[in-house]
Amino acid sequence: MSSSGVLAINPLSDTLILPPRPLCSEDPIVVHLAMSGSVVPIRVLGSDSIQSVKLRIQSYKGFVVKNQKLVCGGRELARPDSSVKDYGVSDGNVIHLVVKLSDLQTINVKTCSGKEFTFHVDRNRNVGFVKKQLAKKKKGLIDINEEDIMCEGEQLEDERLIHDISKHNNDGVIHLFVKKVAKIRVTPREKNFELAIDAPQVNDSRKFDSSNIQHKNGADIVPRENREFWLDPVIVNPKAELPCVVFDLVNSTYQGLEKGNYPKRSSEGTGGAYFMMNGSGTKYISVFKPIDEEPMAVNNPRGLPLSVNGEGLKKGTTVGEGALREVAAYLLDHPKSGRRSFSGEHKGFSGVPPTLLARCMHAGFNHPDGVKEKIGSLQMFMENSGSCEDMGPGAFPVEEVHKISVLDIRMANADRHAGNILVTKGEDGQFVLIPIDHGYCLPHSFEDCTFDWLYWPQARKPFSSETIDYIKSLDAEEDIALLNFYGWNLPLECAQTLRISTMLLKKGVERGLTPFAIGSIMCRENLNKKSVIEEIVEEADDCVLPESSEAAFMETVSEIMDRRLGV
Ligand SMILES: Nc1ncnc2c1ncn2[C@@H]1O[C@H](COP(=O)(O)OP(=O)(O)OP(=O)(O)O)[C@@H](O)[C@H]1O
Repeated sequence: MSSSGVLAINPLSDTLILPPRPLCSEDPIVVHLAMSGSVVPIRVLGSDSIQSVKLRIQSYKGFVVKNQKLVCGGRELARPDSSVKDYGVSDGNVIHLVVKLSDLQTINVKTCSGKEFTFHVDRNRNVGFVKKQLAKKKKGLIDINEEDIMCEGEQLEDERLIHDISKHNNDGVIHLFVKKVAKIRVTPREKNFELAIDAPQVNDSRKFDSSNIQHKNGADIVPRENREFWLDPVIVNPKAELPCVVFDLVNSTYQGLEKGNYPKRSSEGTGGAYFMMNGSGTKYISVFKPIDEEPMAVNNPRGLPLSVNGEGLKKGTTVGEGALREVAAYLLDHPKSGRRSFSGEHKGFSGVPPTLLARCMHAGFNHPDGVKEKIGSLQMFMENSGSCEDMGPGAFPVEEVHKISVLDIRMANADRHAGNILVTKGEDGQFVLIPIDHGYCLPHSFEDCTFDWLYWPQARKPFSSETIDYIKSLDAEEDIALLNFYGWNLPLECAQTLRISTMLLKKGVERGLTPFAIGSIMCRENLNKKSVIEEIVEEADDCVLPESSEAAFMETVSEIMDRRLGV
Protein backbone atom coordinates (compact mmCIF):
# COMPACT_ATOMS: atom_id res chain seq x y z
CA MET A 1 0.00 0.00 0.00
CA SER A 2 1.37 3.41 -0.87
CA SER A 3 1.24 6.20 1.66
CA SER A 4 -1.37 7.91 -0.49
CA GLY A 5 -3.80 5.15 0.33
CA VAL A 6 -3.87 3.98 -3.26
CA LEU A 7 -2.72 0.52 -4.14
CA ALA A 8 -0.13 0.49 -6.88
CA ILE A 9 -0.58 -1.84 -9.81
CA ASN A 10 2.77 -2.92 -11.09
CA PRO A 11 3.07 -2.31 -14.80
CA LEU A 12 2.35 -5.58 -16.52
CA SER A 13 4.72 -6.87 -19.10
CA ASP A 14 1.91 -8.12 -21.29
CA THR A 15 -1.33 -6.39 -22.20
CA LEU A 16 -4.18 -7.03 -19.83
CA ILE A 17 -6.70 -8.07 -22.43
CA LEU A 18 -10.26 -8.43 -21.38
CA PRO A 19 -12.06 -10.79 -23.73
CA PRO A 20 -14.78 -9.27 -25.88
CA ARG A 21 -18.16 -10.88 -25.56
CA PRO A 22 -18.59 -13.96 -27.72
CA LEU A 23 -20.69 -13.52 -30.89
CA CYS A 24 -20.37 -9.77 -30.66
CA SER A 25 -20.15 -7.85 -33.89
CA GLU A 26 -18.86 -4.72 -32.19
CA ASP A 27 -15.15 -3.90 -32.43
CA PRO A 28 -13.43 -3.64 -29.07
CA ILE A 29 -11.44 -0.56 -28.13
CA VAL A 30 -8.29 -0.41 -26.01
CA VAL A 31 -8.21 2.08 -23.17
CA HIS A 32 -5.51 2.63 -20.56
CA LEU A 33 -6.27 2.13 -16.91
CA ALA A 34 -4.02 4.47 -14.91
CA MET A 35 -3.38 4.15 -11.25
CA SER A 36 -0.58 5.26 -8.94
CA GLY A 37 1.86 5.84 -11.75
CA SER A 38 1.22 2.55 -13.53
CA VAL A 39 -0.81 2.08 -16.69
CA VAL A 40 -2.52 -1.12 -17.80
CA PRO A 41 -4.17 -1.42 -21.22
CA ILE A 42 -7.62 -2.98 -21.15
CA ARG A 43 -9.90 -4.00 -23.97
CA VAL A 44 -13.54 -3.01 -23.68
CA LEU A 45 -16.60 -2.64 -25.88
CA GLY A 46 -18.28 0.72 -26.35
CA SER A 47 -21.52 -0.90 -25.24
CA ASP A 48 -20.02 -2.22 -21.99
CA SER A 49 -21.65 -0.67 -18.97
CA ILE A 50 -19.45 1.11 -16.44
CA GLN A 51 -20.60 -1.47 -13.89
CA SER A 52 -19.35 -4.32 -16.07
CA VAL A 53 -15.98 -2.62 -16.61
CA LYS A 54 -15.68 -2.21 -12.85
CA LEU A 55 -16.63 -5.86 -12.36
CA ARG A 56 -13.86 -6.91 -14.68
CA ILE A 57 -11.38 -4.70 -12.85
CA GLN A 58 -12.62 -6.39 -9.69
CA SER A 59 -12.03 -9.86 -11.04
CA TYR A 60 -8.58 -9.02 -12.43
CA LYS A 61 -7.35 -6.79 -9.66
CA GLY A 62 -9.49 -7.64 -6.66
CA PHE A 63 -10.76 -4.12 -5.90
CA VAL A 64 -14.44 -4.47 -5.15
CA VAL A 65 -16.73 -2.43 -7.39
CA LYS A 66 -18.01 -0.14 -4.64
CA ASN A 67 -14.44 0.91 -3.81
CA GLN A 68 -13.61 1.92 -7.39
CA LYS A 69 -13.96 5.37 -8.91
CA LEU A 70 -13.26 5.77 -12.62
CA VAL A 71 -12.46 9.15 -14.14
CA CYS A 72 -12.00 9.85 -17.84
CA GLY A 73 -11.62 13.18 -19.61
CA GLY A 74 -12.12 15.03 -16.34
CA ARG A 75 -15.44 13.37 -15.62
CA GLU A 76 -16.32 10.68 -13.15
CA LEU A 77 -17.87 7.65 -14.82
CA ALA A 78 -20.41 7.60 -12.05
CA ARG A 79 -23.51 5.97 -13.54
CA PRO A 80 -23.22 2.19 -13.36
CA ASP A 81 -25.81 1.59 -16.09
CA SER A 82 -24.35 4.02 -18.61
CA SER A 83 -22.02 2.64 -21.23
CA VAL A 84 -18.41 3.36 -22.09
CA LYS A 85 -19.71 4.96 -25.32
CA ASP A 86 -22.22 7.16 -23.43
CA TYR A 87 -19.32 8.77 -21.63
CA GLY A 88 -17.51 9.35 -24.93
CA VAL A 89 -14.63 7.06 -23.97
CA SER A 90 -12.79 6.05 -27.10
CA ASP A 91 -9.78 4.07 -28.29
CA GLY A 92 -6.56 5.15 -26.57
CA ASN A 93 -8.26 7.16 -23.80
CA VAL A 94 -6.85 7.04 -20.28
CA ILE A 95 -9.20 6.01 -17.49
CA HIS A 96 -7.99 6.89 -14.00
CA LEU A 97 -8.81 4.40 -11.30
CA VAL A 98 -9.03 5.65 -7.71
CA VAL A 99 -9.44 2.90 -5.17
CA LYS A 100 -11.01 3.55 -1.82
CA LEU A 101 -9.25 1.52 0.80
CA SER A 102 -11.14 0.19 3.72
CA ASP A 103 -10.61 1.91 7.03
CA LEU A 104 -11.11 -1.44 8.71
CA GLN A 105 -8.29 -2.96 10.68
CA THR A 106 -7.89 -6.69 11.38
CA ILE A 107 -7.43 -7.40 15.06
CA ASN A 108 -6.37 -10.67 16.62
CA VAL A 109 -7.18 -11.07 20.31
CA LYS A 110 -5.79 -13.61 22.78
CA THR A 111 -6.69 -13.99 26.45
CA CYS A 112 -4.74 -15.40 29.41
CA SER A 113 -7.05 -18.40 29.35
CA GLY A 114 -5.97 -19.21 25.80
CA LYS A 115 -9.09 -18.07 23.94
CA GLU A 116 -8.32 -16.47 20.59
CA PHE A 117 -10.24 -14.93 17.72
CA THR A 118 -9.99 -12.37 14.95
CA PHE A 119 -12.32 -9.51 14.02
CA HIS A 120 -12.38 -6.15 12.22
CA VAL A 121 -12.78 -2.68 13.60
CA ASP A 122 -12.84 0.79 12.06
CA ARG A 123 -9.38 2.36 12.40
CA ASN A 124 -11.00 5.53 13.74
CA ARG A 125 -12.27 3.69 16.82
CA ASN A 126 -10.41 3.54 20.09
CA VAL A 127 -9.39 0.76 22.44
CA GLY A 128 -12.37 1.45 24.73
CA PHE A 129 -14.67 0.66 21.82
CA VAL A 130 -12.81 -2.58 21.10
CA LYS A 131 -13.20 -3.60 24.76
CA LYS A 132 -16.93 -2.93 24.63
CA GLN A 133 -17.25 -4.96 21.44
CA LEU A 134 -15.36 -7.84 23.06
CA ALA A 135 -17.59 -7.70 26.10
CA LYS A 136 -20.78 -7.45 24.05
CA LYS A 137 -20.17 -9.78 21.16
CA LYS A 138 -17.96 -12.41 22.78
CA LYS A 139 -19.63 -12.89 26.11
CA GLY A 140 -17.31 -13.96 28.89
CA LEU A 141 -14.20 -13.06 26.94
CA ILE A 142 -13.66 -9.83 28.75
CA ASP A 143 -14.96 -7.93 31.76
CA ILE A 144 -14.38 -4.29 30.85
CA ASN A 145 -13.60 -3.22 34.40
CA GLU A 146 -11.40 -6.13 35.23
CA GLU A 147 -9.16 -6.46 32.23
CA ASP A 148 -6.53 -4.52 30.34
CA ILE A 149 -5.61 -4.66 26.67
CA MET A 150 -1.94 -5.06 25.84
CA CYS A 151 -0.09 -4.73 22.56
CA GLU A 152 3.54 -5.81 22.36
CA GLY A 153 3.93 -5.52 26.12
CA GLU A 154 2.43 -2.03 26.23
CA GLN A 155 -0.80 -1.35 28.05
CA LEU A 156 -3.24 0.50 25.80
CA GLU A 157 -5.36 3.25 27.31
CA ASP A 158 -9.04 3.23 26.39
CA GLU A 159 -8.64 6.47 24.44
CA ARG A 160 -5.88 5.13 22.18
CA LEU A 161 -6.97 5.10 18.51
CA ILE A 162 -6.68 1.87 16.52
CA HIS A 163 -5.03 3.58 13.55
CA ASP A 164 -2.39 4.89 15.92
CA ILE A 165 -1.56 1.37 17.06
CA SER A 166 -1.71 -0.02 13.53
CA LYS A 167 1.17 2.26 12.48
CA HIS A 168 3.57 0.05 14.43
CA ASN A 169 2.51 -3.35 13.16
CA ASN A 170 4.14 -4.97 10.18
CA ASP A 171 1.86 -7.80 9.09
CA GLY A 172 -1.37 -5.77 8.76
CA VAL A 173 -2.85 -7.38 11.86
CA ILE A 174 -2.87 -5.92 15.36
CA HIS A 175 -2.22 -8.62 17.98
CA LEU A 176 -3.84 -7.80 21.30
CA PHE A 177 -3.57 -9.58 24.58
CA VAL A 178 -6.28 -9.35 27.24
CA LYS A 179 -5.11 -9.62 30.83
CA LYS A 180 -6.45 -9.00 34.30
CA VAL A 181 -6.19 -5.43 35.56
CA ALA A 182 -3.55 -4.78 38.17
CA LYS A 183 -5.43 -3.50 41.20
CA ILE A 184 -4.24 -1.88 44.35
CA ARG A 185 -6.25 -2.95 47.38
CA VAL A 186 -5.83 -1.16 50.65
CA THR A 187 -6.96 -3.10 53.76
CA PRO A 188 -6.88 -1.58 57.26
CA ARG A 189 -4.71 -3.72 59.66
CA GLU A 190 -5.02 -2.33 63.19
CA LYS A 191 -3.46 1.16 62.94
CA ASN A 192 -1.66 0.41 59.64
CA PHE A 193 -2.77 -0.38 56.11
CA GLU A 194 -1.81 -3.38 54.02
CA LEU A 195 -1.14 -2.56 50.41
CA ALA A 196 -1.62 -5.41 47.96
CA ILE A 197 -1.01 -5.42 44.23
CA ASP A 198 -3.41 -7.83 42.61
CA ALA A 199 -2.01 -8.57 39.17
CA PRO A 200 -1.23 -11.73 37.27
CA GLN A 201 2.09 -10.35 35.96
CA VAL A 202 3.35 -7.53 38.12
CA ASN A 203 6.54 -7.18 36.10
CA ASP A 204 4.81 -6.00 32.91
CA SER A 205 6.76 -3.30 31.14
CA ARG A 206 4.69 -0.12 31.32
CA LYS A 207 6.20 2.22 28.81
CA PHE A 208 6.57 5.88 29.56
CA ASP A 209 4.34 7.88 27.23
CA SER A 210 6.36 10.88 26.10
CA SER A 211 3.30 12.43 24.46
CA ASN A 212 2.21 13.44 27.94
CA ILE A 213 4.99 16.01 28.04
CA GLN A 214 3.45 19.31 27.09
CA HIS A 215 4.96 20.92 24.05
CA LYS A 216 4.44 24.65 23.92
CA ASN A 217 5.54 26.40 20.77
CA GLY A 218 4.39 29.82 21.96
CA ALA A 219 2.24 30.31 18.88
CA ASP A 220 1.01 33.66 20.09
CA ILE A 221 4.41 35.20 20.34
CA VAL A 222 6.40 33.50 17.61
CA PRO A 223 6.02 35.35 14.30
CA ARG A 224 4.03 33.43 11.70
CA GLU A 225 7.00 32.86 9.40
CA ASN A 226 8.78 30.99 12.20
CA ARG A 227 5.86 28.78 13.12
CA GLU A 228 5.55 25.12 12.22
CA PHE A 229 1.83 25.45 11.59
CA TRP A 230 -1.04 27.86 11.73
CA LEU A 231 -4.80 27.72 11.47
CA ASP A 232 -7.28 30.60 11.18
CA PRO A 233 -10.88 30.90 10.09
CA VAL A 234 -11.23 32.84 6.83
CA ILE A 235 -13.56 35.71 7.67
CA VAL A 236 -14.44 37.77 4.63
CA ASN A 237 -17.06 39.95 6.26
CA PRO A 238 -16.16 40.91 9.84
CA LYS A 239 -19.85 41.49 10.50
CA ALA A 240 -20.63 37.85 9.71
CA GLU A 241 -20.36 36.16 13.09
CA LEU A 242 -19.29 32.55 13.21
CA PRO A 243 -21.40 30.28 15.41
CA CYS A 244 -19.75 29.35 18.75
CA VAL A 245 -19.60 25.73 17.68
CA VAL A 246 -17.45 26.74 14.73
CA PHE A 247 -15.06 28.76 16.88
CA ASP A 248 -14.75 25.84 19.28
CA LEU A 249 -13.94 23.62 16.32
CA VAL A 250 -11.09 25.89 15.22
CA ASN A 251 -9.77 26.10 18.78
CA SER A 252 -9.76 22.35 19.36
CA THR A 253 -8.16 21.71 15.98
CA TYR A 254 -5.52 24.33 16.76
CA GLN A 255 -4.79 22.68 20.12
CA GLY A 256 -4.36 19.33 18.38
CA LEU A 257 -1.80 20.80 15.98
CA GLU A 258 -0.08 22.62 18.81
CA LYS A 259 0.41 19.32 20.63
CA GLY A 260 2.20 18.01 17.56
CA ASN A 261 -0.59 15.77 16.24
CA TYR A 262 -0.17 15.26 12.53
CA PRO A 263 -3.18 15.51 10.19
CA LYS A 264 -4.01 12.03 8.91
CA ARG A 265 -5.05 11.75 5.29
CA SER A 266 -8.22 9.74 4.72
CA SER A 267 -7.78 6.65 2.59
CA GLU A 268 -11.21 7.37 1.09
CA GLY A 269 -12.34 9.99 -1.37
CA THR A 270 -10.91 11.38 -4.57
CA GLY A 271 -9.43 14.50 -2.99
CA GLY A 272 -7.20 15.21 -0.01
CA ALA A 273 -9.26 15.00 3.18
CA TYR A 274 -7.32 15.18 6.46
CA PHE A 275 -8.49 14.04 9.87
CA MET A 276 -7.35 16.50 12.54
CA MET A 277 -6.97 15.49 16.19
CA ASN A 278 -7.95 17.21 19.42
CA GLY A 279 -5.44 18.54 21.96
CA SER A 280 -5.13 15.30 23.89
CA GLY A 281 -4.61 13.29 20.71
CA THR A 282 -7.42 10.94 21.67
CA LYS A 283 -9.95 11.57 18.95
CA TYR A 284 -10.52 13.23 15.62
CA ILE A 285 -12.09 16.62 15.91
CA SER A 286 -12.31 17.91 12.34
CA VAL A 287 -11.73 17.17 8.67
CA PHE A 288 -9.73 19.64 6.55
CA LYS A 289 -10.12 19.51 2.77
CA PRO A 290 -7.70 21.90 1.03
CA ILE A 291 -8.87 23.39 -2.26
CA ASP A 292 -5.58 22.69 -4.04
CA GLU A 293 -6.02 18.96 -3.30
CA GLU A 294 -9.51 18.66 -4.74
CA PRO A 295 -9.95 16.17 -7.58
CA MET A 296 -8.19 17.57 -10.67
CA ALA A 297 -6.61 20.45 -8.70
CA VAL A 298 -2.90 21.07 -8.87
CA ASN A 299 -1.90 19.18 -5.70
CA ASN A 300 -4.45 16.35 -5.81
CA PRO A 301 -2.84 13.48 -3.91
CA ARG A 302 -4.73 10.71 -5.74
CA GLY A 303 -2.99 11.15 -9.05
CA LEU A 304 -5.96 12.63 -10.92
CA PRO A 305 -4.90 14.80 -13.87
CA LEU A 306 -5.35 18.58 -13.88
CA SER A 307 -8.68 19.85 -15.17
CA VAL A 308 -8.21 21.18 -18.69
CA ASN A 309 -11.03 23.72 -18.59
CA GLY A 310 -11.34 24.36 -14.86
CA GLU A 311 -14.50 22.27 -14.58
CA GLY A 312 -14.69 19.91 -11.60
CA LEU A 313 -15.39 16.17 -11.67
CA LYS A 314 -19.11 16.94 -11.89
CA LYS A 315 -20.69 19.04 -14.62
CA GLY A 316 -21.36 22.62 -13.65
CA THR A 317 -18.81 22.77 -10.84
CA THR A 318 -15.41 24.44 -10.72
CA VAL A 319 -12.16 23.01 -9.39
CA GLY A 320 -11.12 24.91 -6.28
CA GLU A 321 -14.66 25.86 -5.26
CA GLY A 322 -15.41 22.66 -3.33
CA ALA A 323 -14.66 24.29 0.03
CA LEU A 324 -17.08 27.16 -0.67
CA ARG A 325 -19.79 24.69 -1.56
CA GLU A 326 -19.11 22.67 1.61
CA VAL A 327 -19.50 25.84 3.70
CA ALA A 328 -22.59 26.91 1.74
CA ALA A 329 -24.29 23.57 2.51
CA TYR A 330 -23.78 24.21 6.24
CA LEU A 331 -24.85 27.86 6.14
CA LEU A 332 -28.01 27.07 4.19
CA ASP A 333 -28.92 24.09 6.37
CA HIS A 334 -31.16 26.22 8.57
CA PRO A 335 -32.32 24.74 11.87
CA LYS A 336 -35.98 23.73 12.15
CA SER A 337 -36.57 26.56 14.58
CA GLY A 338 -35.67 29.20 12.00
CA ARG A 339 -32.46 30.83 10.85
CA ARG A 340 -29.34 29.82 12.75
CA SER A 341 -28.81 31.92 15.85
CA PHE A 342 -25.17 32.27 16.64
CA SER A 343 -25.28 31.49 20.30
CA GLY A 344 -28.12 29.00 20.11
CA GLU A 345 -29.10 26.07 17.92
CA HIS A 346 -26.40 25.14 15.48
CA LYS A 347 -27.81 21.87 14.14
CA GLY A 348 -29.52 22.33 10.84
CA PHE A 349 -32.61 20.51 9.60
CA SER A 350 -30.53 18.10 7.53
CA GLY A 351 -27.68 17.79 10.03
CA VAL A 352 -24.81 19.06 7.86
CA PRO A 353 -21.80 19.07 10.24
CA PRO A 354 -20.56 22.56 11.21
CA THR A 355 -18.21 23.72 8.45
CA LEU A 356 -16.13 26.84 7.87
CA LEU A 357 -13.56 28.15 5.47
CA ALA A 358 -10.11 28.02 7.06
CA ARG A 359 -6.49 28.65 6.18
CA CYS A 360 -4.02 26.19 7.53
CA MET A 361 -0.31 25.64 7.15
CA HIS A 362 1.14 22.27 8.12
CA ALA A 363 3.80 19.98 6.70
CA GLY A 364 1.39 17.04 6.95
CA PHE A 365 -0.58 18.08 3.87
CA ASN A 366 0.40 17.27 0.29
CA HIS A 367 3.08 19.80 -0.68
CA PRO A 368 4.96 18.59 -3.76
CA ASP A 369 6.51 22.05 -4.16
CA GLY A 370 7.31 22.96 -0.57
CA VAL A 371 5.18 23.68 2.48
CA LYS A 372 2.66 26.47 1.92
CA GLU A 373 -0.50 27.75 3.53
CA LYS A 374 -3.67 26.06 2.25
CA ILE A 375 -7.24 27.25 2.16
CA GLY A 376 -9.95 24.69 2.55
CA SER A 377 -13.08 23.61 4.35
CA LEU A 378 -12.79 22.60 7.99
CA GLN A 379 -15.67 20.41 9.05
CA MET A 380 -16.54 18.87 12.40
CA PHE A 381 -15.57 15.20 12.50
CA MET A 382 -18.70 13.17 13.16
CA GLU A 383 -18.42 9.87 15.03
CA ASN A 384 -20.02 7.18 12.88
CA SER A 385 -20.27 3.48 12.39
CA GLY A 386 -19.80 3.62 8.62
CA SER A 387 -21.77 5.03 5.73
CA CYS A 388 -25.02 4.10 4.01
CA GLU A 389 -22.87 2.21 1.51
CA ASP A 390 -22.15 -0.40 4.18
CA MET A 391 -25.75 -1.43 4.83
CA GLY A 392 -29.14 -1.75 3.22
CA PRO A 393 -31.38 1.30 3.57
CA GLY A 394 -34.32 -0.62 5.07
CA ALA A 395 -33.62 0.34 8.69
CA PHE A 396 -33.20 4.08 8.14
CA PRO A 397 -36.06 6.12 9.64
CA VAL A 398 -38.18 7.83 6.98
CA GLU A 399 -37.53 11.30 8.45
CA GLU A 400 -33.78 10.73 8.26
CA VAL A 401 -33.93 9.92 4.56
CA HIS A 402 -36.30 12.83 3.96
CA LYS A 403 -34.00 15.35 5.63
CA ILE A 404 -31.20 14.31 3.24
CA SER A 405 -33.56 14.48 0.26
CA VAL A 406 -34.60 18.04 1.13
CA LEU A 407 -30.96 19.13 1.29
CA ASP A 408 -30.00 17.43 -1.97
CA ILE A 409 -32.95 18.75 -3.93
CA ARG A 410 -32.43 22.32 -2.66
CA MET A 411 -28.71 22.21 -3.33
CA ALA A 412 -28.98 20.24 -6.59
CA ASN A 413 -26.29 17.97 -5.19
CA ALA A 414 -24.29 16.26 -7.92
CA ASP A 415 -22.51 13.86 -5.55
CA ARG A 416 -25.04 12.17 -3.33
CA HIS A 417 -23.86 8.61 -3.33
CA ALA A 418 -24.49 6.44 -0.29
CA GLY A 419 -20.85 6.73 0.81
CA ASN A 420 -21.44 10.41 1.46
CA ILE A 421 -24.02 9.74 4.16
CA LEU A 422 -22.49 8.65 7.46
CA VAL A 423 -24.49 6.51 9.84
CA THR A 424 -24.66 6.68 13.60
CA LYS A 425 -27.20 5.79 16.27
CA GLY A 426 -29.17 8.29 18.31
CA GLU A 427 -29.98 7.99 22.01
CA ASP A 428 -33.18 6.14 21.13
CA GLY A 429 -31.16 3.50 19.27
CA GLN A 430 -32.50 4.63 15.88
CA PHE A 431 -30.18 5.26 12.94
CA VAL A 432 -29.21 8.89 12.38
CA LEU A 433 -27.90 9.90 8.95
CA ILE A 434 -25.19 12.54 8.59
CA PRO A 435 -24.72 14.12 5.16
CA ILE A 436 -21.09 14.94 4.25
CA ASP A 437 -19.09 15.91 1.17
CA HIS A 438 -20.99 18.82 -0.35
CA GLY A 439 -18.25 20.03 -2.68
CA TYR A 440 -20.45 19.43 -5.73
CA CYS A 441 -23.57 21.25 -4.52
CA LEU A 442 -25.06 24.21 -6.38
CA PRO A 443 -23.64 23.38 -9.82
CA HIS A 444 -24.60 25.69 -12.67
CA SER A 445 -26.23 22.85 -14.59
CA PHE A 446 -28.44 20.00 -13.42
CA GLU A 447 -26.76 17.45 -15.68
CA ASP A 448 -24.93 15.42 -13.02
CA CYS A 449 -27.52 15.46 -10.23
CA THR A 450 -27.78 11.94 -8.85
CA PHE A 451 -29.35 10.88 -5.59
CA ASP A 452 -28.76 7.34 -4.33
CA TRP A 453 -31.69 7.69 -1.89
CA LEU A 454 -34.08 7.98 -4.85
CA TYR A 455 -34.24 4.19 -4.98
CA TRP A 456 -34.75 3.71 -1.24
CA PRO A 457 -38.29 2.85 -0.08
CA GLN A 458 -38.47 5.86 2.25
CA ALA A 459 -38.26 8.21 -0.74
CA ARG A 460 -41.71 7.06 -1.87
CA LYS A 461 -43.32 8.03 1.45
CA PRO A 462 -44.96 11.48 1.73
CA PHE A 463 -43.18 14.28 3.59
CA SER A 464 -44.35 14.83 7.19
CA SER A 465 -46.17 18.06 8.07
CA GLU A 466 -43.06 19.24 9.96
CA THR A 467 -40.91 18.79 6.87
CA ILE A 468 -43.53 20.50 4.71
CA ASP A 469 -43.50 23.49 7.09
CA TYR A 470 -39.72 23.61 6.85
CA ILE A 471 -39.81 23.51 3.05
CA LYS A 472 -42.44 26.27 2.99
CA SER A 473 -40.14 28.46 5.11
CA LEU A 474 -37.31 28.28 2.56
CA ASP A 475 -36.50 31.38 0.57
CA ALA A 476 -33.87 31.18 -2.17
CA GLU A 477 -33.34 34.98 -2.28
CA GLU A 478 -32.66 35.05 1.44
CA ASP A 479 -30.24 32.13 1.01
CA ILE A 480 -28.34 33.87 -1.78
CA ALA A 481 -28.12 37.02 0.38
CA LEU A 482 -26.86 34.94 3.32
CA LEU A 483 -24.05 33.39 1.25
CA ASN A 484 -23.21 36.84 -0.04
CA PHE A 485 -23.06 38.15 3.54
CA TYR A 486 -20.57 35.39 4.41
CA GLY A 487 -18.42 36.35 1.46
CA TRP A 488 -19.51 34.02 -1.33
CA ASN A 489 -20.98 36.04 -4.12
CA LEU A 490 -22.71 33.10 -5.75
CA PRO A 491 -22.14 33.12 -9.53
CA LEU A 492 -25.35 33.97 -11.40
CA GLU A 493 -25.81 30.48 -12.86
CA CYS A 494 -25.36 28.80 -9.45
CA ALA A 495 -27.78 31.27 -7.85
CA GLN A 496 -30.22 30.35 -10.62
CA THR A 497 -29.81 26.67 -9.76
CA LEU A 498 -30.67 27.42 -6.12
CA ARG A 499 -33.72 29.45 -7.20
CA ILE A 500 -34.99 26.73 -9.53
CA SER A 501 -34.39 23.82 -7.18
CA THR A 502 -36.00 25.64 -4.23
CA MET A 503 -38.94 26.48 -6.48
CA LEU A 504 -39.29 22.84 -7.54
CA LEU A 505 -39.16 21.62 -3.95
CA LYS A 506 -41.82 24.09 -2.83
CA LYS A 507 -44.12 23.47 -5.80
CA GLY A 508 -43.60 19.72 -5.33
CA VAL A 509 -44.76 19.71 -1.71
CA GLU A 510 -47.70 22.00 -2.56
CA ARG A 511 -48.85 19.17 -4.85
CA GLY A 512 -48.17 16.45 -2.29
CA LEU A 513 -45.26 14.96 -4.23
CA THR A 514 -42.87 12.55 -2.51
CA PRO A 515 -39.07 12.97 -2.45
CA PHE A 516 -38.93 10.27 -5.14
CA ALA A 517 -41.27 12.19 -7.44
CA ILE A 518 -39.41 15.49 -6.98
CA GLY A 519 -35.98 13.87 -7.12
CA SER A 520 -36.89 12.05 -10.35
CA ILE A 521 -37.61 15.41 -11.97
CA MET A 522 -34.09 16.54 -11.09
CA CYS A 523 -32.10 13.44 -12.06
CA ARG A 524 -31.46 12.00 -15.50
CA GLU A 525 -32.81 8.50 -16.03
CA ASN A 526 -29.69 7.75 -18.00
CA LEU A 527 -26.67 9.71 -19.08
CA ASN A 528 -27.99 10.88 -22.43
CA LYS A 529 -31.62 11.60 -21.59
CA LYS A 530 -32.13 15.07 -20.20
CA SER A 531 -33.98 15.34 -16.88
CA VAL A 532 -37.35 17.09 -16.67
CA ILE A 533 -35.74 20.03 -14.85
CA GLU A 534 -33.21 20.41 -17.66
CA GLU A 535 -36.04 20.41 -20.20
CA ILE A 536 -37.87 23.06 -18.18
CA VAL A 537 -34.77 25.28 -18.07
CA GLU A 538 -34.16 24.76 -21.80
CA GLU A 539 -37.74 25.67 -22.66
CA ALA A 540 -37.55 28.79 -20.49
CA ASP A 541 -34.28 29.76 -22.17
CA ASP A 542 -35.97 29.52 -25.55
CA CYS A 543 -38.94 31.58 -24.40
CA VAL A 544 -37.22 34.62 -22.94
CA LEU A 545 -35.24 37.20 -24.82
CA PRO A 546 -31.50 37.15 -24.13
CA GLU A 547 -31.63 40.55 -22.41
CA SER A 548 -34.51 39.57 -20.10
CA SER A 549 -34.05 40.04 -16.37
CA GLU A 550 -33.46 37.15 -13.98
CA ALA A 551 -36.91 37.82 -12.49
CA ALA A 552 -38.55 37.46 -15.92
CA PHE A 553 -36.64 34.24 -16.55
CA MET A 554 -37.70 32.80 -13.19
CA GLU A 555 -41.31 33.77 -13.90
CA THR A 556 -41.14 31.80 -17.13
CA VAL A 557 -39.54 28.81 -15.37
CA SER A 558 -42.35 28.95 -12.82
CA GLU A 559 -45.06 28.86 -15.51
CA ILE A 560 -43.45 25.96 -17.37
CA MET A 561 -42.89 24.09 -14.11
CA ASP A 562 -46.55 24.52 -13.14
CA ARG A 563 -47.57 23.10 -16.50
CA ARG A 564 -45.19 20.15 -16.24
CA LEU A 565 -46.18 19.34 -12.66
CA GLY A 566 -49.92 19.70 -13.31
CA VAL A 567 -52.30 21.17 -10.78
N1 LIG B 1 -17.36 15.32 8.82
C1 LIG B 1 -16.85 14.10 8.75
N2 LIG B 1 -16.88 13.28 9.83
C2 LIG B 1 -16.36 12.02 9.77
N3 LIG B 1 -15.76 11.51 8.68
C3 LIG B 1 -15.69 12.28 7.59
C4 LIG B 1 -16.24 13.61 7.55
N4 LIG B 1 -16.02 14.13 6.32
C5 LIG B 1 -15.39 13.19 5.62
N5 LIG B 1 -15.18 12.08 6.37
C6 LIG B 1 -14.49 10.82 5.96
O1 LIG B 1 -13.47 11.16 5.06
C7 LIG B 1 -13.63 10.45 3.83
C8 LIG B 1 -13.25 11.36 2.68
O2 LIG B 1 -14.05 12.54 2.74
P1 LIG B 1 -14.94 13.03 1.52
O3 LIG B 1 -15.86 11.93 1.06
O4 LIG B 1 -15.60 14.29 1.94
O5 LIG B 1 -13.79 13.28 0.47
P2 LIG B 1 -13.85 13.47 -1.10
O6 LIG B 1 -12.46 13.38 -1.59
O7 LIG B 1 -14.60 14.72 -1.42
O8 LIG B 1 -14.72 12.18 -1.51
P3 LIG B 1 -15.54 11.79 -2.84
O9 LIG B 1 -14.59 11.04 -3.69
O10 LIG B 1 -16.65 10.89 -2.29
O11 LIG B 1 -16.07 13.03 -3.49
C9 LIG B 1 -15.11 10.03 3.81
O12 LIG B 1 -15.31 8.85 3.12
C10 LIG B 1 -15.43 9.88 5.28
O13 LIG B 1 -15.12 8.57 5.69
